[in-house]
Amino acid sequence: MNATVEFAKMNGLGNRILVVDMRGRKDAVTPAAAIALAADPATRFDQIMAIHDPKIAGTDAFIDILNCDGSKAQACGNGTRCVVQALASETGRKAFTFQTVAGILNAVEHEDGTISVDMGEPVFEWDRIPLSEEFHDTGRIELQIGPIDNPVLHSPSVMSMGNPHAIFWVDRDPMTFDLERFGPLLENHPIFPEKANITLAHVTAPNAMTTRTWERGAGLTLACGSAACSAAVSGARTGRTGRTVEITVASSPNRGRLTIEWRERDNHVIMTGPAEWEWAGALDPETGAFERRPEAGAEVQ
Ligand SMILES: N[C@@H](CCC[C@H](N)C(=O)O)C(=O)O
Repeated sequence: MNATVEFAKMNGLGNRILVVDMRGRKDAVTPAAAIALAADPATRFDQIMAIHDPKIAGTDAFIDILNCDGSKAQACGNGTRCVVQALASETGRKAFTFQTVAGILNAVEHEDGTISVDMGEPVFEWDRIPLSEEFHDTGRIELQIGPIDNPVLHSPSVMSMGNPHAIFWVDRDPMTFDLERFGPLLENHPIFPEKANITLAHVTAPNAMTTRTWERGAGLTLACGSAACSAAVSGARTGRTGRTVEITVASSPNRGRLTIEWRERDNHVIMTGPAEWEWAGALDPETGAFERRPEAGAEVQ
């Protein structure tokens, strides 16, 4: 391998993330490299968070986000917490400002190791989500799946959290729905010209809900942070919950939790939760060829 870069295999509530250090380089992780890395069981991931040199003053890095099918994503909440943990352990700093294609994100690591990311402002206008036809009220749009007179899922709230989301409100544990079957149909529905992340949300208390997500470009993942933000905002917007919500991510190991606050004073959405480092290595950003670095203290054969 030549021209390799360092990377860390991490996760946010089980959402599989590769944090790739592209600082000091002009190239990017290619879609072909992403697809090759996703195909290998060792490096299988949902999103790559590629850290690049900052493009604008006042930011620490530009973050390029790739899904496991090689497509680009504008936002990744769980991945952003992983980037913060990686950079905090490298630098000893606690607060960071990132640029993404969707805008500027501020993030901070707390004393207890949890990380808060300011995910910015939600977008509700139909043409900015985007949808392919006009809906005056995107808190509830006409869209259903299943028998016409007895749909399994219907009337989602739709919005953008930098990336497009549809939240289907359900009346029981989201794990009891066949999301593997309905997810791809809804992700690729013509109403979503840029596709969409599809989430089932079950409100369990005025300040709590359980979610499960079919991700655009990644399929069923164990957790999705921007979906949790979208579910919390949509819950408050439609009068189902308050503005601060505990999200239990049904599909994540031990049903992990995120706290989401849709802040009244500036309309920003603040996501707080954990990130976990797994192992590190080096990879070729053009081909995806990689080597795992031996763990510190492990015997090198
Ligand atoms: N897992 C992410 C969301 C990833 C992006 C998504 N698949 C898209 O294409 O929009 C998260 O934690 O937010």
